[in-house]
Amino acid sequence: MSATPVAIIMGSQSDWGTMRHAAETLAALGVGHVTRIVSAHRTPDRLVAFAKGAKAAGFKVIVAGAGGAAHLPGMTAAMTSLPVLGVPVESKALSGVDSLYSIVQMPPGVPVGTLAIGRAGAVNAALLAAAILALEDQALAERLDDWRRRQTEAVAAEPSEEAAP
Ligand SMILES: Nc1c(C(=O)O)ncn1[C@@H]1O[C@H](COP(=O)(O)O)[C@@H](O)[C@H]1O
Repeated sequence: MSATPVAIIMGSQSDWGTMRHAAETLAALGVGHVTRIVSAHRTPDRLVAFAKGAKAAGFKVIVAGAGGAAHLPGMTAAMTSLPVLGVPVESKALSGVDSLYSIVQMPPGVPVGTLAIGRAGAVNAALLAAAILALEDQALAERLDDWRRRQTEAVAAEPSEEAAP
């Protein structure tokens, strides 16, 4: 397995506040990753170079986050057969519904696995990327199971005033 099997790409520096949750989740699971700003709109040549070279670079899964007219995940998927997981970043004007619709409604033949808007989507994209890699990495599968177990144990049986809201 490559030392950095996951590439997290995002359309802008302004997406980092969301996409950092994907990076943190992968780090917690011990999954190597790189983070890059790549935009279909603003850096189209960088996108082509990244997407066409992703497999040869050793990446196994790509997590792509973008907001608004979020063409980045779909354009990436158009240029690589690696699995692409799309994270709709919450936009100011339309709260991320625009991002979601831009990513989710791909034509048949060019799939993007679309997650929820915002932080939840970023965390879950990382967990899905880890689950894909865990199919061929028993040690990672065990770390993933352990992560789930600790999450379950952290859920209190009753609500408490101290923990509110
Ligand atoms: N949706 C895309 C793409 C793309 O899809 O290639 N490139 C940038 N953007 C998005 O524009 C939003 C605003 O960007 P700025 O904050 O830089 O103005 C970001 O959420 C970014 O993902």
